[in-house]
Amino acid sequence: QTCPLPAAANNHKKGCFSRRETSTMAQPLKYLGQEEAQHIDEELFSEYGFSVDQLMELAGLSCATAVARAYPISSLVKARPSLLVICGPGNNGGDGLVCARHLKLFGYEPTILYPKRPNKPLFQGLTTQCQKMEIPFLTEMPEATLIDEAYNLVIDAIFGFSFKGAVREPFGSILDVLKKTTSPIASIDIPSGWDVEQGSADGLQPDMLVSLTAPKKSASMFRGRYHFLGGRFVPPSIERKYQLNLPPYPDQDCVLQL
Ligand SMILES: NC(=O)C1=CN([C@@H]2O[C@H](COP(=O)(O)OP(=O)(O)OC[C@H]3O[C@@H](n4cnc5c(N)ncnc54)[C@H](O)[C@@H]3O)[C@@H](O)[C@H]2O)[C@@H](O)CC1
Ligand SMILES: [K+]
Repeated sequence: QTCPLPAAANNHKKGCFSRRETSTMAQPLKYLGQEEAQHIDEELFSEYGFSVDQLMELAGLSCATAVARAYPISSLVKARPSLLVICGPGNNGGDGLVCARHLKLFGYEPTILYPKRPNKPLFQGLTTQCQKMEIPFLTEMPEATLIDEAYNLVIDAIFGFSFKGAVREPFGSILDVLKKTTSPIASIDIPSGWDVEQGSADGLQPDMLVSLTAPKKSASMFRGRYHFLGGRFVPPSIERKYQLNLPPYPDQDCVLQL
């Protein structure tokens, strides 16, 4: 019997394997360094013609989808499906705003804390969209005990792959509070405050991580229950160039549990 797969996929001596099986066996999923993640990002915009808001929408939608998979409304312990979404000053914060909007559409009740808002139309638009979706914005970070009482989950969209150095205020205090909370934390792309490559032994310990495009090196230190891959927008030539070895997403899904 001849193998129906192309020659490149039919290279295992024991027989005929699908692309999925060969790539899983031969080449593990790549964990990106900080510079590599930034190069891919720049290339997607400069050479591939994507716009930031386009990829941010897909990234935020995948985060909301992953949250809904891991924490379905029926599984939440509090009477209301309340979530706290904390957004930082860069594109990771933008992903958080998009994620909050989709979670509201999915039936959750997100509340947003967005203490440092960039003066750019993209972020102003995302903020307006959330306000028009009747998502409340907090003016200050609540105490840890209040967060534990009020919210089923905290979504950490503070810093992504451009984070560097010692944490500056107000985010240092916000992260200190988050370290004291017992509500589970879902981090977008990187657990905030972690070194993108080295992680952080005494940092946040999120219950969930949604790695966008490909996991970053620090994701190998993630010890929570749910690790998802999201951001299903990578063109094949980028995947080949950076040898990402992404596992195939199931069907039409925008997320994949790793
Ligand atoms: N190519 C991709 O994979 C995509 C990435 N996206 C998101 O974009 C993120 C990267 O966004 P950015 O490059 O804007 O960067 P970040 O959102 O990681 O953070 C940059 C911001 O944080 C501040 N900052 C950095 N270090 C700090 C410190 N020590 N203390 C206080 N503030 C600090 C910077 O001044 C800047 O305002 C990714 O992690 C991902 O979430 C998505 O939006 C779209 C697609
Ligand atoms: K984050």
